Amino acid sequence: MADKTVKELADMVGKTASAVKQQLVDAGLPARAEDDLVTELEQEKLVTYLKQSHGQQDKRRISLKSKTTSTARVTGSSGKSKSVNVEVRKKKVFEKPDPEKMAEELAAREQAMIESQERAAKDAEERAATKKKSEERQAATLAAMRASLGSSKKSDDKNDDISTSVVVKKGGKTTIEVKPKEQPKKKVAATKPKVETAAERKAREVREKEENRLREIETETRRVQAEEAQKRTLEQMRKMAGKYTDQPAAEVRKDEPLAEGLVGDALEESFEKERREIKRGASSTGARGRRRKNQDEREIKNRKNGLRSTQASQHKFEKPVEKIVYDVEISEQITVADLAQRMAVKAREVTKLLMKMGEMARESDTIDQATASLIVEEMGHNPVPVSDTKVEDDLQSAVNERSSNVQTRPPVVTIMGHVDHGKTSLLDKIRETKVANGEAGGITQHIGAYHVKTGRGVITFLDTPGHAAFSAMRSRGAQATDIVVLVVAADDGMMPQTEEAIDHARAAGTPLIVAINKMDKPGADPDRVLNELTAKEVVSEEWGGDTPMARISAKTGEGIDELLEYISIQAELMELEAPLDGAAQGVVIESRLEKGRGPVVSVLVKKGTLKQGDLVLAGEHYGKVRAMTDEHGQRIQSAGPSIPVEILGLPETPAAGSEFLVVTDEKKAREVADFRTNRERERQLERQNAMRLESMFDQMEQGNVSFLNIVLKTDVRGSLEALLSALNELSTDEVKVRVISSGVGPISESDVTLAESSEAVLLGFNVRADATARRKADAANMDIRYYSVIYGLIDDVKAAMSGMLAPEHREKILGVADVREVFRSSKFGAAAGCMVVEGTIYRNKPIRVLRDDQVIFTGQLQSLRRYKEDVNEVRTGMECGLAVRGYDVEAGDKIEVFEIQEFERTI
Ligand SMILES: Nc1nc2c(ncn2[C@@H]2O[C@H](COP(=O)(O)OP(=O)(O)OP(=O)(O)O)[C@@H](O)[C@H]2O)c(=O)[nH]1
Repeated sequence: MADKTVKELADMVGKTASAVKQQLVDAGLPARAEDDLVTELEQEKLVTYLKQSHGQQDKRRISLKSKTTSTARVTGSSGKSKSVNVEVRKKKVFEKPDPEKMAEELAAREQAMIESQERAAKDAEERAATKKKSEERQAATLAAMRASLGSSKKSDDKNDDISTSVVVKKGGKTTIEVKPKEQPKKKVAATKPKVETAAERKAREVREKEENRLREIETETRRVQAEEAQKRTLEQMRKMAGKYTDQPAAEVRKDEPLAEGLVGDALEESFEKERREIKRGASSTGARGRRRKNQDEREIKNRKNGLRSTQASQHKFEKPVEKIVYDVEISEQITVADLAQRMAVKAREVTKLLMKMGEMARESDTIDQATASLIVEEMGHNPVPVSDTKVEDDLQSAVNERSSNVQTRPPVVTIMGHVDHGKTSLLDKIRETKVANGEAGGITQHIGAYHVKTGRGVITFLDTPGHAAFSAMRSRGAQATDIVVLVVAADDGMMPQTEEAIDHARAAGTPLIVAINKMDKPGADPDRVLNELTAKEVVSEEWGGDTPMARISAKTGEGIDELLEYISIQAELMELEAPLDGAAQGVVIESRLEKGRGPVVSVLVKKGTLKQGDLVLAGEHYGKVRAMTDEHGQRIQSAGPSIPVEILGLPETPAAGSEFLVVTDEKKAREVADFRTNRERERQLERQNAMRLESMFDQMEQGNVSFLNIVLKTDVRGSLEALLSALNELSTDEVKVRVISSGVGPISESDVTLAESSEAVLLGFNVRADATARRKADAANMDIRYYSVIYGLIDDVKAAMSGMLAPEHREKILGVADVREVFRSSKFGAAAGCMVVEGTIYRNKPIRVLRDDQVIFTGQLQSLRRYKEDVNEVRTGMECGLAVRGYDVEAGDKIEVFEIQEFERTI
């Protein structure tokens, strides 16, 4: 309904204008002319009046009723279901607004509209005024700034442009080029101080005044903004405080210390903290929740006294609400108690968790790293697995730090190959000495190291034994070595230990050079060797592979230069380097106990320089180097990288293959040595337990296991280990070799005592019993066996084991007779007329009756006759009569005579 003139209204309702004018007056509206406008509101008033005057009383309440009917199926108490009609009635009452009220509302709305229009106009005016003011201020500031820049700039103003346009005429064409203008050169000469004129002073004063005024305006604006922020914050706090207390929040006065301070941030922050505390208290449950509630109440009470209460509460002790997460270090083995302590929990909690995981453990029990890590994670901490060897690692890194002056070092070469393929002879040829001749049984029996100066530089050779028993040592050799030279006899080809050597070299990632030896022999067939090696994926360079192969003869020296050249080239390619200075590190090649000298340890220096007097930690032992000799037995004072030496001074013989390093701190050395000793003891214990268990099970299963107990002493550690592994391999299901005690050095009285008490055989490899031990052994009537060749010892042990084997019982068929006829005899029952078809039938030997080649009876003969005469035996091709005790034979059966023979067994 838009605003309309009286005339328009009259036309609309179909009445005269004067009638409408009258109606307007009647409705209490001002009198109008025909062309006067009647507003919307006035039209509404007029309509209401007309309705009332026509008796149309407004129905102010309208009720709407809706009804829905549906059918539901219900089950009655008798169990029968029936249909029930469900009627849902809804009633809605709509109350029509009172027209007077509406008129009032309309008037109020009109008024509000007028007011808002007025306010908008006023605001626009204010804004315009502010804008004008700020423009004025800006203009003033600009003027002030210009004035401050002074007249000195004026002259330079023209030079501000850094480019100029130049009109250039080229070949009749006119172009415009833009050229950068040259910057005026800076004046170097000092300018004279200028005297200020009265006009200038005045201008400056005006400028300063204007600047001060601007500063004041700015400060005032900031202050107003800060006050507003303060008001907002306080208001927010009041609201929040009211939310958490029943009583209205205390009015925060402006003179309160905190309110007076840095209004914005400090208040916000303290408020935020308070809010957090309250929230936390509300979320806590149980006893802790109650405690927090009391605390919160106290805090709220305090808050009534102003904001200082929050500050006061900051000083009280608060139990940390968040759980502390620990980084728990876990070694390879850890006790439950220790683990619990590291997580600051009771051991009981850990055992409970373990139980849930299906593992029963007491506090003192040890669990492995993986299980412990699971427990730690489960308890919400971070497991940090650490190596048990940390103490060793720390020492190692300390040693590494001291290394310096890195230089090229000689290659360490290991000669490997099958027995008798010529390893020692090759080395011998290279060194031009005769080591092979002096060896017991012609076999290299322990790792030897030789440091050889060749025409192509220094090469260190490790001579490892070829016998299968030494495989453990050989693998060590491969790990300590840079290059492996594989010796293969041209007349023998690939052999088991050749293959094993290839595997070791591969496993250690060591490059391989093949020496095809014995080329001087008439049966030499190098192509066969190449073929066999290719089958093992060792392909010669000449066949397109990457393995250098030299055809040599250790006897004539043919091809040895070529081999050495290959070694040197390979070493160069490998760029072998080691620090020359600093603490020495290396590997124990061999160790033995020597009468008068004590433990003698051969070591190969890998890094640094080993000196006499150094404190050396090797395996589980440490001691000062008392004396040092080279491989020729010459005393030396120091040995650099890749040099093998023998050292004296260690208290015991460390295991071959163990690492050695020079340490400065004796305490640390002892710590590491103790750690290693304990570790070794634990491992031994584990091995023993496993053995005990194993033997127990074996005995339970078979009930007839024999043990061959051995007490073994050797000259060097390498031989001892090799023999131990060889002896272990000899064990069978029936006879087990059990080395009760073993060690390096002569056979002592205690060895004899031990052997006697454990009924063990006493074996010495390259060692003898001392006088007391011999006397004791004689008195006990004990045999001590001495060996210097490994085969001899192993063969003897095998023989002893064979002697312990229970003899084998085998059945031997002595004769077979066919039953041709059966007679009834009053004396024997069924008597059989037979023909002996195989061997001899004996009267007193056990027999079997076979029917259709199946054994149907086993027993004895009751009688054996030939022509009515009792005989003891009947041979092949003869007829006989026999009766089987307790069994009636039939024609067509076979009688088989057998005996059980005993056979000796060997291993
Ligand atoms: N004809 C000939 N005989 C050789 C050659 N090399 C080694 N022999 C002989 O082969 C035999 C074994 O040689 P060794 O050098 O002892 O063999 P090995 O491989 O060191 O043997 P172990 O020490 O037992 O591992 C000796 O009799 C040598 O004289 C060779 O090039 N030509």
